[in-house]
Amino acid sequence: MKKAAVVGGTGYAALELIRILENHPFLELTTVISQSEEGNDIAERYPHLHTIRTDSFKNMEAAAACDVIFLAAPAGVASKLIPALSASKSQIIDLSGDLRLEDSETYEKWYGLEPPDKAMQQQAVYGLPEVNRESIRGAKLLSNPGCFATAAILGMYPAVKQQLIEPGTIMMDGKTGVSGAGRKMSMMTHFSETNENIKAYRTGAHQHVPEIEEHLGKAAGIKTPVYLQTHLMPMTRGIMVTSYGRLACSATELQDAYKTAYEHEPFTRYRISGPMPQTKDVYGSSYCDIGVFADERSGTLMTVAVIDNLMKGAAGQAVQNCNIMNDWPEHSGLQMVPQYP
Ligand SMILES: NC(=O)C1=CN([C@@H]2O[C@H](COP(=O)(O)OP(=O)(O)OC[C@H]3O[C@@H](n4cnc5c(N)ncnc54)[C@H](OP(=O)(O)O)[C@@H]3O)[C@@H](O)[C@H]2O)C=CC1
Ligand SMILES: CC(=O)N[C@@H](CCC(=O)OP(=O)(O)O)C(=O)O
Repeated sequence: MKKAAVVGGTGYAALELIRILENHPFLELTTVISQSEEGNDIAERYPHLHTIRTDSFKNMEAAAACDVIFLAAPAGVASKLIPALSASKSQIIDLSGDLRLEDSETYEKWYGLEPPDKAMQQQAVYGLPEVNRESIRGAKLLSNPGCFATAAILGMYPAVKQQLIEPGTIMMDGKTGVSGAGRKMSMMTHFSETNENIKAYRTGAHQHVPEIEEHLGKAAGIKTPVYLQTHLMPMTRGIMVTSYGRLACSATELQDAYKTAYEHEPFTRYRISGPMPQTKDVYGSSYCDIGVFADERSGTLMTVAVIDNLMKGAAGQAVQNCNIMNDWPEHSGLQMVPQYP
């Protein structure tokens, strides 16, 4: 067994990591780190972990003794923790947006934060297995993708890679549950603001746009601008990204592209018939379900991609990446069936 630490222990992504790692065959979660709850009992703070965790929250120094460190801290905080850990032999998996983008200026513009050290940014391997599995193997510092970015990229990747849509015609409509905003209180997410309400937010300014453009652009081999509008939905978990583009092929060619890309993927499931995916199809699991529709009448490609933001969008994908980094079966610890209804 390798020893694992989770940093940002009181947050939602960390709690999801704890849930997964309790059943991981090759990783033992020895250390849960919290700056706000250091020394306090984990189960007292989170009674759903009663009898499951009998230890207390630790401080950052305890992380260095672990083989794998999952950073589930906010952007701007996570990358500042890495230099002190770099001397250890630990593998580091960062769930924040700090190391996802190749270019510092782009990070500064979209995240509104001071960019992390350039060398660190270049050392980090972006971890979206369906797109760059080979470069994840053996990575020491891994940057976990954004939740909207995961659904957005996976939904359009086969079509973009095979150049089956006209460049520059992609529009995306993203919807998320409130747990995407984390556990902290905010005016945006409190009950009476979200219940029985849908709101569009961060118009023209969502931080996942450059991440989506970077990876779809690499797949296409040309600059691939996208428009993404995100919406907050009155639900706890789940992301749906509906993407549209102008079709440049037949429906059959399109279906073949999705089959080629995903038929052997352990967590990405595609459909070319039947009902479009819904967020409940993946709730509590690490699947990404994608529905593909080619409307030859209007020349439109439409895909619907759904994930659980805390699983394939965060903790599940982080563990999938960790499994690849360590050459373990990719589904280790992640074989939960989606919870339905
Ligand atoms: N929620 C989601 O769906 C997704 C989240 N992510 C990313 O994962 C990371 C964790 O997200 P999530 O768990 O949702 O966020 P939360 O706000 O729920 O938790 C973040 C935790 O980070 C710790 N922390 C450390 N330093 C600070 C600081 N200076 N200010 C505030 N908190 C701090 C806190 O834990 P403590 O006090 O215990 O140390 C806090 O609980 C973020 O980078 C987020 O962007 C990525 C994809 C999806
Ligand atoms: C509802 C809500 O606010 N969701 C977040 C989800 C993004 C996320 O968690 O990813 P990062 O790691 O890039 O922050 C958002 O739209 O920014």
